[in-house]
Amino acid sequence: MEEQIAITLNNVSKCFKRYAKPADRLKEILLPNKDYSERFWALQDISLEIHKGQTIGIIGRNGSGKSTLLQIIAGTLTATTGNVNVNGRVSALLELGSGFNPDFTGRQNVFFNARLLGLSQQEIENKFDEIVGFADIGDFIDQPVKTYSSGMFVRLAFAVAVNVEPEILIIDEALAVGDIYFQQKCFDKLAYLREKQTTLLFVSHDMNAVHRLCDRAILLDSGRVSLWSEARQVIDLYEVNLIKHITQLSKIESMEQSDNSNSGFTSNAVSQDQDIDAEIVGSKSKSFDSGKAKVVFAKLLNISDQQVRVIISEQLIKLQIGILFLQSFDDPLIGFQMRDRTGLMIFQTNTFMMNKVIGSVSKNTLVEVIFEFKLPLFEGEYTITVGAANKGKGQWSFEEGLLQVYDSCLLKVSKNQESIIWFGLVNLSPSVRIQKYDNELLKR
Ligand SMILES: Nc1ncnc2c1ncn2[C@@H]1O[C@H](COP(=O)(O)OP(=O)(O)OP(=O)(O)O)[C@@H](O)[C@H]1O
Repeated sequence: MEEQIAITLNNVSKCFKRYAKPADRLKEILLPNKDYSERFWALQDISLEIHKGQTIGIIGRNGSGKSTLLQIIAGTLTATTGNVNVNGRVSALLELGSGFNPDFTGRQNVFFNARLLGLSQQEIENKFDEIVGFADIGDFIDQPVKTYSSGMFVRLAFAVAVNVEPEILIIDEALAVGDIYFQQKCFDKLAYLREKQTTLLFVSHDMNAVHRLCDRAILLDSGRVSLWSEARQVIDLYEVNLIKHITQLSKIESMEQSDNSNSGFTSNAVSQDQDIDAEIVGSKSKSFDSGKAKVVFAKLLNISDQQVRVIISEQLIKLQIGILFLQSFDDPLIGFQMRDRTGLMIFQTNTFMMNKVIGSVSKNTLVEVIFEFKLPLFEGEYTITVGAANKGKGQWSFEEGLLQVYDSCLLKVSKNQESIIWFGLVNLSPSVRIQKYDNELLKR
C-alpha cells in the first residue's frame, strides 16, 4: 500500500520585518509610505515530505527557525513564498498560552479548544474526564486560566493536545516544563500516539528526548535545512556542530582571559544535605496492586545510614525497601527499577535475579531488603519503582506479581566535582593511555 503523505512543504521561505530601533516601527506607522524595516529571512527554501505516522524531531541552535517552521505547518503563520500542504487533523502545542482564553476557566478552555480541533460536543464530553485526569490540576479546572502557574497551564494544554486524538501532533519544547512525573506521563502518551500512527513533529533541545521519540529529524541552520535524515545521524551532526561552536567560543574566551592563569577546577563542594528539593513520595501511583502486599517504606540512605534525596554521582547509596506481606508466600522476591525523567528504564533487578532467597513468609511479615550500589549516573532526577512478586523465574518474570509501585522514591543526582568531565547517561569511568610516535619510529 502506498504510504500517505501527511505534510508537504515546497520551497517554503519566511521573511520577517525587523527594525533596528523600536522608534523605526513607530515612524513607519506614522508615515505609512516609508519603509524603515529591514528584511530577515527566518526560513529559506524548505522542501520536505513527511509521511503519515512518522515522528520527526526538529533541532537546531537558538534562532535557527524551528518555531517558525512549526507555526507555518500548524497554520498560525503563513509562508512568504512556497506552499504547504497538510493532510490530517492538526493539534499543536506551540507557545505557552496560545489557543487559551485567559478569562475562561480550564473547563471552558478544554471545550473551546477541543471544538476548534474539530471535536463535537458529545466527543468532548466523552473525553473530558480523560483530559482532566491527565492534566491533574485538581479544582483549578474551574478557575480562570489566568490564575494558573505556567506548569498548570502546560499540563492542561498538553492534556487537550494529546487526548483529542489528533492525526498530526505538533509540539514546541513543551516537554521541558512540568515535574518529572508529568514529563514521564507525557513521554508515555507520545509513545502511545506514535504506536497509533499519529504523525508527530517535535521541537526540542533535549537530544535524549528526540532520540527516544523520533524516527527522523531535521537540522535547521540559519533557516535552512542542514540535514534531513535518520534521527541518530542528525543528532550526531547537531552535537558535533555544537561542540565546534562551544570550542570556538571557549577559544575566544581563553584569548580574552589569557592573562588570567587561575583556571583550575574547584574541589568537591557539594554536600549530601545541599539542595534537597526532592521528596520521598511513597505509594504515589500504584500501577499494580494485588492487595496481597504493600510497601511500608522505600528510602534512600547514604553510607552513614542517613536518609538522603540528593546523591553525588558515583557515590555509594542504599535503597531500603520494607514490604509487608499480607498473606503467606513460599518464595517471595523484592525488586526495584530506576527510570530517568523520560521514563527510560535505566536499571532493574530483584532479590531472585541476584540469587538471594527471602524464603517463605507467613501472613503479616514485614521484610526489609537493602540494595547497596554506586550511582554513576549523569546529574538529573530519577525515580525508583518498587515491586514484589512470588516465585521468580528468568529475567523480571515470576509466577505471581504482588505489587509494583511506580515512583516510590524520587532522587536527584548531583554532579561529582571530583570526577572527570563527561556526558551521557552513565559514567563508564574509562582509563586512557596515550602514546606518541615520533617520525623516526614511523619510518621503521
Ligand atoms: N515575528 C517575528 N519578527 C521578527 N523576527 C522574528 C519573528 N519571529 C521569529 N523571528 C526571528 O526568526 C528567527 C527564527 O526564530 P525561531 O523562533 O523560529 O527560532 P528557533 O529555532 O525556534 O529558536 P529557539 O530555539 O530560540 O526557540 C530568529 O532570529 C527570530 O529572532
